[in-house]
Amino acid sequence: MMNAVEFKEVTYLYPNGMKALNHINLQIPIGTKVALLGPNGAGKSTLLHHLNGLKVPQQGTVKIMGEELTKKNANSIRQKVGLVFQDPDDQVFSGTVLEDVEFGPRNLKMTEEEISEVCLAALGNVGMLDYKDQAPYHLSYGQKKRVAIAGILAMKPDVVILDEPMSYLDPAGQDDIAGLLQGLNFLGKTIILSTHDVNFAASWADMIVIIMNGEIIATGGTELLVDEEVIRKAKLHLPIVSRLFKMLPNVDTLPKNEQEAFRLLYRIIYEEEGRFTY
Ligand SMILES: Nc1ncnc2c1ncn2[C@@H]1O[C@H](COP(=O)(O)OP(=O)(O)OP(=O)(O)O)[C@@H](O)[C@H]1O
Repeated sequence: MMNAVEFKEVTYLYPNGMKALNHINLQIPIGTKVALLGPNGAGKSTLLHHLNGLKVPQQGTVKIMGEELTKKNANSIRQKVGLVFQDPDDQVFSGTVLEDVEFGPRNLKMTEEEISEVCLAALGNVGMLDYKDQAPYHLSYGQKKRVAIAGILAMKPDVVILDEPMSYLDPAGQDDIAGLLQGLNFLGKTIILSTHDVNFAASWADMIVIIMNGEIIATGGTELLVDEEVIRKAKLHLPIVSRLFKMLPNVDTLPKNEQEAFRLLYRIIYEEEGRFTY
């Protein structure tokens, strides 16, 4: 099957000499759900920005849906790959929510009828239709994030990139976005996101990519997240289920009562982490 994304020996230096990406090689088959994990400053955003032409490689090559990304075709690549920024204030700026979502489709020269159809559908998908005539300025951060996602969906991209999509969303909002991402993937879209949440990554992703100091230190299935050596190196937590799994043999008897079991399991986890328990 064709790859949605191919990085070959991609290196990127910021003007101050910071090597944010160092010989990155990566292949992502079409339709894959990818979670990119790594500590602050690892190079996640820099890598994601190479996927839609916001940055073009200084060394090495990036191919999107088989087409090599260059300065010249960055605009046309952007139609195939939608990037939802980490901070919606960098993305949401029009007078009304609907106008904001219409911005991309209008640039793509869709007909008015098509613009209206895709934008209303996209706002419906993210649960923001009721806000379509409001000023984005007055929305909460989580609501702006949904509008930013709608703006990308309205362009009907093949690949959807999200830089920490769950940050600033309440738990229900996170579940909504997780459901939305599942639905998009069901429609055949490739989804690549960065996250610090190993539990979400373990439950959602087909492919895990771990990056540190601008280098990919591991790629594979979710089984990577139970590899304690990799997890420690990348300064991540083990997913809660694998922690419990490792501890269960040491528990003599599990309480029958759910509330007691809950307290016991959390106490075990917190004690192991040396955290305060009560
Ligand atoms: N505009 C810039 N100029 C110079 N250095 C930069 C710039 N943007 C990022 N960097 C540096 O490049 C490295 C990678 O940054 P990047 O934002 O890609 O990391 P990240 O993994 O997304 O981090 P986080 O989890 O904190 O969002 C960091 O060391 C960062 O300080």
